[in-house]
Amino acid sequence: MKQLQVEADHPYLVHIGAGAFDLFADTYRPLLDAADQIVVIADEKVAELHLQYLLNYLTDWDIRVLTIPAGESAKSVETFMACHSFLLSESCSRNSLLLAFGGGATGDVVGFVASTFMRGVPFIQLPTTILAHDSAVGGKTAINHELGKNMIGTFYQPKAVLYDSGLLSTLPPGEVRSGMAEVIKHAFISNEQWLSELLAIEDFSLLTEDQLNRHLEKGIAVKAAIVEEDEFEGGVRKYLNFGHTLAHALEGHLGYGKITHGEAVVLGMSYALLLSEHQKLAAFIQWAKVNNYPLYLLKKIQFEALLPYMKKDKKSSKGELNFVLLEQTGHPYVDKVDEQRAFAAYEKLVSQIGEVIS
Ligand SMILES: O=C(O)C(=O)C[C@@H](O)[C@H](O)[C@H](O)COP(=O)(O)O
Repeated sequence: MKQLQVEADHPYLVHIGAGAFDLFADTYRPLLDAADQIVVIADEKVAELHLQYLLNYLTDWDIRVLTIPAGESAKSVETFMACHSFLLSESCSRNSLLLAFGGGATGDVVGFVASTFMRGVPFIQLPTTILAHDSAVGGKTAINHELGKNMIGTFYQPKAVLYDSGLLSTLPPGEVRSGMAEVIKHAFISNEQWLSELLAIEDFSLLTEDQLNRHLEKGIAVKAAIVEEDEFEGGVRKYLNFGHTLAHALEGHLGYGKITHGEAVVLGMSYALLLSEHQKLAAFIQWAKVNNYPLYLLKKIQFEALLPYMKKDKKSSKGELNFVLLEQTGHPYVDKVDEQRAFAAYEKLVSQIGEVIS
């Protein structure tokens, strides 16, 4: 098993590998013993498949379990309040411990609940998707607002991340596709050679467990280094938002959960690559096509429908459009793009995509 330290608000470890849950009874026993209540909040699909597996590692403690909707629809005020109601009804206190068991959306909403319940209780991230190699690390928590994605949230670091990669084998292809988007994002902002390796993948199902784990470890290392430098996103942390200005607009416009986050990020990265005049754009569109990302959506959605969401992006102020662009692979920067240029680039991308997928 691999482990990586994240030096944020408090230092914590990300443990990656099959058997990560063994650490409950070992390294994390004091944390669990100190809790007056331990509550697992699990995505309902993950609970169906893996809850018993998790509980088998927790037999030394009395565990409460709450299931919440699977996917992006969990990032709502309703689910947030349902979690608080459950914690109150179970007489939880500031000494209680939450375990967030699921993908990125579960980690985001449970993290937000942990940061607000009685003004903050400890929590551990137990990610179950590839996408969550990104979202479970770094302490961004959030729920969505109809006017924008992740608009209500906090920076709140977990006590640990136990990433049992054995659970990834049950992921459906759409979830793998979504997760690999954040992996390739980490490569774009950090490393040309790694990027070329990823761009050569034509079928994610052919990745061995070892290969996948290696990509996840690299992604987590890139993320951890950036978070350590800029936990609260005053500067370099914005680079982790590569592809996200357009992605969040697509998710908001289509309705949360109608497109997976990773699929939206792939479309967003293709747009950012065009704005960057990056030489890998054509190769990236081809990669997205063979790996079945929904490029066709850009042909169906007008720029004007996305514009209001992009203007509200968290990197922007005064309604300006801000994007993470690449001078070259591994050299991101944030830049303001005027509306005319943004529109022209969108039209150009749609036409370029049209030629590839027609
Ligand atoms: O950790 C970060 O910082 C990121 O931007 C990582 C993103 O991949 C992730 O989707 C994040 O939740 C987006 O945050 P937001 O602040 O743009 O809503």
